[in-house]
Amino acid sequence: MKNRAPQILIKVINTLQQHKNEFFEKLGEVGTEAEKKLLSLLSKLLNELQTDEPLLPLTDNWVDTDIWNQYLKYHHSLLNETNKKISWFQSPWLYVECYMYRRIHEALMLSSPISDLDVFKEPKEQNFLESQEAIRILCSYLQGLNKIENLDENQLKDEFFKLLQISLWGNKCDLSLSGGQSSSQTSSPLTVLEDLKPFILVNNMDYLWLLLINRKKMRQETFSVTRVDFVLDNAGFELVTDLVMADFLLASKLATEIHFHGKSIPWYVSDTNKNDINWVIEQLKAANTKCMSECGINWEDYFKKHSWVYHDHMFWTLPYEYCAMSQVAPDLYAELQKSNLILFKGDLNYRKLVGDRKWGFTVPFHQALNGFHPAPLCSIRTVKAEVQVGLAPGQGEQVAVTDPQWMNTGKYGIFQFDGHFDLA
Ligand SMILES: O=P(O)(O)OC[C@@]1(O)O[C@H](CO)[C@@H](O)[C@@H]1O
Ligand SMILES: [Mn+2]
Repeated sequence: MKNRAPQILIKVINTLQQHKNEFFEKLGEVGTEAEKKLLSLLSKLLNELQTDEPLLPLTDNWVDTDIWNQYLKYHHSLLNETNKKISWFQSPWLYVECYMYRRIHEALMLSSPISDLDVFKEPKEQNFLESQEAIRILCSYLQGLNKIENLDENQLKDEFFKLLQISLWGNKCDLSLSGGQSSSQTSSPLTVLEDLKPFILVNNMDYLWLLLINRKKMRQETFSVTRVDFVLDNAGFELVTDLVMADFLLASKLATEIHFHGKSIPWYVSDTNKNDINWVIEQLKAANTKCMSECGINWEDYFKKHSWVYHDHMFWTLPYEYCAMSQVAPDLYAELQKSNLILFKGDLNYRKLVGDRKWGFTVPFHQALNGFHPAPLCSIRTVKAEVQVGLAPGQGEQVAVTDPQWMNTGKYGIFQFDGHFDLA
């Protein structure tokens, strides 16, 4: 919070100042006034953060304002020592970090008529544009797999594992770890996979394969659909790796419908909103490389035909751990229960799956989920925060010896599965 969060806010403030004229050009004097208001609210926020002021209740009037304010009250009620306060550097990291992004949203809500502005649009788009070559390679690889029905089961499994790993390492490209600085994919995402294998600390890819291939085999007799849900993380390169995976799942008939869950407000700099998906699809459609434009056309079509479905829910931008979902957002929990497999992308999702706690490395994942079991699920995450469960005895300690920073860099990854094989 001391280092990265102020950098992120300062970058937003600078970008707004650089684009000053555009607000006037679009909206005249009203635009200039709204931009000034937004800048003053963000500068105030930066000051509160840097001086470790107490967290304040929200004053906007959005769908979740009351929930956030109740959450703050709840944290107050937990304090029984009078010398403590709910503040930026003294309260749980997961909470205050989410709160910062919600305060950015509040600043926007209070700066009508520019409330819809996505202050992170530019770095997200830059991430995509800088990763163009890697994206071209991926799209071309996917198009090359178009004779998927001719692959035997082992070949299909190899391709499935390859695309899963691409989606895992795509999670290295997030813009909050880098303080909002560029973090794109510049090398070929395919050739690096073998070299990266030793860095996968938990590898439950086999479970995912067994679950999906068994369902596919039994679908004719027992099941009519296989639904896979992606709880998305970052836009730009990571999003493309997820969409490529989703395309492959449909084409190989390992799944019959895909549901994506994104954020409804700008979040953790690079997290995906609906607009980001639309923008990526438009960029691909307009590309002058055939493999890319075909991906764009196909993906738009999947959404139109509802074999791909996009959802957002305010729960994803609340500070709650996922074990609270069934209480706080029973509608979302019920939606996820319809899934046959939920893939949780990224580090923030992992922090919310297991909670901001000092878990021992060998605590079973199932236990750390603390009752959150809407359907079989898997975390696909590069490790960037100091929380990790489900390791073999001694494994975490051993990695720490060779690489003391191992939990903060995104160099290591996991496929961590929880669930049973519902084949009856
Ligand atoms: O969820 P993501 O995109 O994989 O990662 C988000 C993230 O970089 O944001 C925070 C930065 O402070 C870290 O907790 C976390 O690692
Ligand atoms: Mn993210």
